[in-house]
Amino acid sequence: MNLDFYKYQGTGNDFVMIDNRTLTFPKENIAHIAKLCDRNFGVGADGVILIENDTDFDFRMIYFNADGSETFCGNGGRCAVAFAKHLEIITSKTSFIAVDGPHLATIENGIVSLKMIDVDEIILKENSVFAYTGTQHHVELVDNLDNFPVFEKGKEIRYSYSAPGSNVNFAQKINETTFRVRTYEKGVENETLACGTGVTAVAIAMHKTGKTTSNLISLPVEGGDLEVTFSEKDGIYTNVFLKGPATFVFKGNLKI
Ligand SMILES: N[C@@H](CCC[C@H](N)C(=O)O)C(=O)O
Repeated sequence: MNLDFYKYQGTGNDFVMIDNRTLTFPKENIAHIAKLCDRNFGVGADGVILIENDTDFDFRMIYFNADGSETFCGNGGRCAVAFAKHLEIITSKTSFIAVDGPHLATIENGIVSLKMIDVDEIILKENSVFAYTGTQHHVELVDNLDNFPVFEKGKEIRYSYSAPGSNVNFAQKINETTFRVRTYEKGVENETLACGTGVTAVAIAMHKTGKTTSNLISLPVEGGDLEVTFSEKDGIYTNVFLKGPATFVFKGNLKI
């Protein structure tokens, strides 16, 4: 089949976006997903996002990692909002559904603010924190992020969790409200330039462990700047918002 696709990126986390409101994309065939994401033989991306119709929400977002595994993606969610606006499904506000549940979002001048799920699954470990922010995240503070072996250590930790494993975020405290983050993503099996659910996990982990008392955290990542805000009561994090740019890169057509 001939496939029309769009490429979007959110702070360097990049995605092939497909308007699948006609349900013609063969999503059960993960070879197509892997090929689209292949940076040598395909379009090249960290994941594939399908936009489909839904009876109760503006649209349904379906996210596949580059290896074809399905989960939620925060930066992907922000790009899905920008793409839905381009498709004229929404204007500046939306309520959409994804694999982890419903999401609200707004878009203004290319900046998307996305409401994440409430976060109540937070496990404090000796030198790390695990948090579920729509997908699995391990968070660890390090001193020198520039020279940290993110790929090697990330891969080791990713497989130390039972299936489906965990994404692994290494964070460095810059000041009371700013934490720099580098992430190894499962499903991509590499370091990516940004991870939205990952920086959300970092912000919450830093607050939970007393590394900050702020509920507005700036999170510089390799591909740009993200921001996370939240409310906290009795250890449960609500009104969690992930904010940052979501940008169209190019569109194309290819035979799959
Ligand atoms: N980059 C994403 C997370 C994508 C999913 C992740 N690789 C997983 O398998 O959990 C984000 O922006 O949240």
